[in-house]
Amino acid sequence: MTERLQLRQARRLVIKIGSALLTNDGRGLDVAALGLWVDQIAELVEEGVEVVVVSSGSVAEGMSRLGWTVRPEQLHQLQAAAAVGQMGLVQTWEAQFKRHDIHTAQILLTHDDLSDRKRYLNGRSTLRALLDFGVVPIVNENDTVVTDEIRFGDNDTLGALVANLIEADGLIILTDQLGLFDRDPRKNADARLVTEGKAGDHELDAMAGGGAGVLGRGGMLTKLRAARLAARSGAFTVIVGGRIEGVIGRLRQGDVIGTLLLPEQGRIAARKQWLASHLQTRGKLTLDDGAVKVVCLGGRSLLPVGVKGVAGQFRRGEMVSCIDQAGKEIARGLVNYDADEARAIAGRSSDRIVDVLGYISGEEMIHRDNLIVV
Ligand SMILES: Nc1ncnc2c1ncn2[C@@H]1O[C@H](COP(=O)(O)OP(=O)(O)O)[C@@H](O)[C@H]1O
Ligand SMILES: N[C@@H](CCC(=O)OP(=O)(O)O)C(=O)O
Repeated sequence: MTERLQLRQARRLVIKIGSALLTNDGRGLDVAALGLWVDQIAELVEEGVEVVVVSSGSVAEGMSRLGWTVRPEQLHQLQAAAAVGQMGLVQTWEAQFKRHDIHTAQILLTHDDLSDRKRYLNGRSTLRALLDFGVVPIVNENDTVVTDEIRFGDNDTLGALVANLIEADGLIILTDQLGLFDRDPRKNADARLVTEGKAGDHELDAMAGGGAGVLGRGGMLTKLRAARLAARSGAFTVIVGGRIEGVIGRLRQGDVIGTLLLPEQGRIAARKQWLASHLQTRGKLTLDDGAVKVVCLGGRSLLPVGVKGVAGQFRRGEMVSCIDQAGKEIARGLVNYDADEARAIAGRSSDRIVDVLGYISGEEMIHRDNLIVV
């Protein structure tokens, strides 16, 4: 199936691992299983793939540490358990990744953080910097200050928002079922696996059927919603059984396991729409007439040689506005270089970038996939 090639080509992935999978019967962490996923993620990292892990399990680990056998109903008790358990969760991830000499980082986020532009950009810069350093960020919801996730057991949404945040190629949701079935497989022995679908197809919702598990978990519905959110920035989603042996490696090889949910629009079109609606600009590049023409009419990348002026302070990966010499905005895009670097290479041919900066992070000032003509 050619669509599965996307998994082989992905350079940046979010891997979300749910409570149902991470915990031994809903109590404590399944350290052995976690170690096996780490081995597979380490292989990806060694291949140069950037990976962010969204890990649930803090409540279950906290309950185990506090010696609680019954999940409390009081939200503040769940929050307390999450705070205790988060320590164990990150310790376990860290210890497992250490076997591969890979550093991890703890990131606690809320949905509000991701809808506030300033926090969104701060979160994005931090995650990008961590990925640049080869670190694997371990994300969970900040359960001390919000209760959405522990109430609904839904870190799927957080996984999708992180995929949007870092513009991941894909979101892999590891869960306790082999994927999305046409009916809840816990209740229907003859339920059949859906191998592929469109993220925006609402008919799939009927299959997921509300499906919260006994622990009041999000079930498949939140995973479908997450796929829809991830598709906004052009990311595909795979819902797949985390206990399948070598699951991540097999997905990477293009094996048809789990449920692949594809964005409706092509990745680049979706990404451009997402970029257009969600980011504020941090600086301005003034283009010469030739660059204005190729960017506007030719749909080409913006090369440093066509940039006459650089204004503002921005970091690599941030949104800048492209203006013509009369000051009219003609395009916006995610710039490949920090402002000072952009100033140093503006007006120069791309084969001089290494001489000037000592390194190169792209021949383009803005790659055409990251450029929207306004
Ligand atoms: N159509 C379906 N296909 C697969 N699983 C389903 C379906 N409908 C409901 N479910 C339920 O969703 C559960 C997985 O969701 P959840 O318990 O929230 O897992 P996680 O903790 O991994 O997010 C499954 O165990 C299953 O009972
Ligand atoms: N943040 C909490 C709850 C998140 C949660 O359970 O989500 P999910 O993995 O979708 O079942 C935790 O880590 O336990």
